[in-house]
Amino acid sequence: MKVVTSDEMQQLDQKAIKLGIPGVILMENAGFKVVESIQNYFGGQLADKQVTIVVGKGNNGGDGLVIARHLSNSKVKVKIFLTSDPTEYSGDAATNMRIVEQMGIPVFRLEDENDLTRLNVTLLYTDMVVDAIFGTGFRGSPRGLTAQVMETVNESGVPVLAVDVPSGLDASSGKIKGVCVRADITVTFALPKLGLLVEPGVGAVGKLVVADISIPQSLLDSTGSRTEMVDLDWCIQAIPPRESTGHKGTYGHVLVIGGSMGMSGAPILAAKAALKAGAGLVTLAVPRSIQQITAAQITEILTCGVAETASGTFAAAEAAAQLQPLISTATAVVIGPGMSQGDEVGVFLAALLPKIHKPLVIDADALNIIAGLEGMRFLRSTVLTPHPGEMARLLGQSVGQVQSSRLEAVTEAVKKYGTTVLLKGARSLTATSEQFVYVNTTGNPGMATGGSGDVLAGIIGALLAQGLATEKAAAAGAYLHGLAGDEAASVQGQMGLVAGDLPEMLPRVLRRLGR
Ligand SMILES: NC(=O)C1=CN([C@@H]2O[C@H](COP(=O)(O)OP(=O)(O)OC[C@H]3O[C@@H](n4cnc5c(N)ncnc54)[C@H](O)[C@@H]3O)[C@@H](O)[C@H]2O)[C@@H](O)CC1
Ligand SMILES: [K+]
Repeated sequence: MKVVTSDEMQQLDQKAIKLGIPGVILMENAGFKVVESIQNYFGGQLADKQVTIVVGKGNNGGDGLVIARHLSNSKVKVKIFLTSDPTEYSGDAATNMRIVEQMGIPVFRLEDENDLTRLNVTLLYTDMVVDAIFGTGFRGSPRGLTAQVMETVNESGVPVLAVDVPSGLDASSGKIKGVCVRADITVTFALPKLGLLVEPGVGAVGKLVVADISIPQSLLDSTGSRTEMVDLDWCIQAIPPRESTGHKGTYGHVLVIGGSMGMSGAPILAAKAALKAGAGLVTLAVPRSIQQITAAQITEILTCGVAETASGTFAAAEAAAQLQPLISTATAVVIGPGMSQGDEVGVFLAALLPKIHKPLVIDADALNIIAGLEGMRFLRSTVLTPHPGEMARLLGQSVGQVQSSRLEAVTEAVKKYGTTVLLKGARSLTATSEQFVYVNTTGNPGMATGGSGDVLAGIIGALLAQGLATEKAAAAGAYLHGLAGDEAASVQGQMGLVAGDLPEMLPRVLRRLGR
């Protein structure tokens, strides 16, 4: 599903209106879809619920007024609080204001601080607040009484449903300047807005529902947006079904290069994940002294012990030379998990990387090493998979800087390294040198556990080995990885989730895709 900015969405609204769908119908559909979500929230029982709707003067407020009408028809006790004078309403919002007034739904104008008391008292008896103050037309920061109204809503503890966008959030960038409504549910219209998916905005959204308001699909497809929200359908398109005549050679050979004394688990997790994500063959190359342990862990993989240093890490030139034949028979390579970062590992990596001309995933310690090397550029068939800490080292920034501007960080890394980069974390972002961005929506906090990233690297390696282009392998890999985590969490909860659970869940997840 495409992801749009406020301007792109407003253009789509205008195109739909030009096509002959009146704005007031789009508004009606929008309001109706929100009412559906409210009904679901209350388990189908709307009668006698108390809903407070806070309404701004734009079309987002107009949606709020439509919601008020339909809820009132369903015997909900509705109260409307306006942040602007009724005379300021225009167009479709004004039309709905007249209807609401004629229907006799209580409307209260918030004019000064004393009126906040009235809102506060109402909220004591409210089952849900509907936030219809600002939508995609919002710019800058909320001020004065409106900002206070938003704070009052946040402090009330009442569940909040945001109409289209939580008010105060810049729907294009996800930036929050000042106060922002904290929603439990956001029902956004037609297409997801970028600001709802990236930090810090994503934290204010709650559960995201994307509602069809009857803008024709052909129009939605015509948007020039290069940002995509990865969902199940997208993955089904990206990952081809297995051919009836396929054999293990058809699905590629993944070579995982990693591990060091005391860190044999990471490459094992990557190798297991590669197998479970459908690679035909997996070979694991590790420093010699941990070969035995790794071989004992998975029966289906080939292992290779490589020259090592006294401390059990890859031994510079000798190890790089030994790996050459394995690289030439591999279809895709994953390098980094558990490799550690000594000086000699750095020399090893610097010698090896320029010789890998296969689709490649660079992860974990390998990323920390390349962060210290000057002028590194990679082939387009390479995927870098940093977590925020690794990204901070790659860009010479703090983790805080990366996390506050994740989109900017991932696109900067693409420019710096010339290839596809996947920034991990809640809502992983994959960016490409063609300026496409893929936003992931699967996964849960239970996956913040050691080894989780190694599993992701293995999955991406397997998808590359099966012939997916880097951006599809990275974005679909992040989706499958998150879905495996969601599956694991639904079985056993989030707290006890460990990385080893994730590869085990992959076959079920792939089955959901019909694979
Ligand atoms: N035809 C359409 O365009 C449709 C629009 N829809 C709704 O309309 C919304 C967009 O409507 P609008 O473009 O009217 O914009 P909004 O309703 O988001 O609000 C814009 C209003 O707030 C004011 N404003 C902006 N930033 C402000 C700030 N920092 N402080 C104080 N006031 C500020 C603007 O001057 C304007 O009056 C969407 O989010 C969606 O909810 C839906 O009804 C579907 C159809
Ligand atoms: K809103």
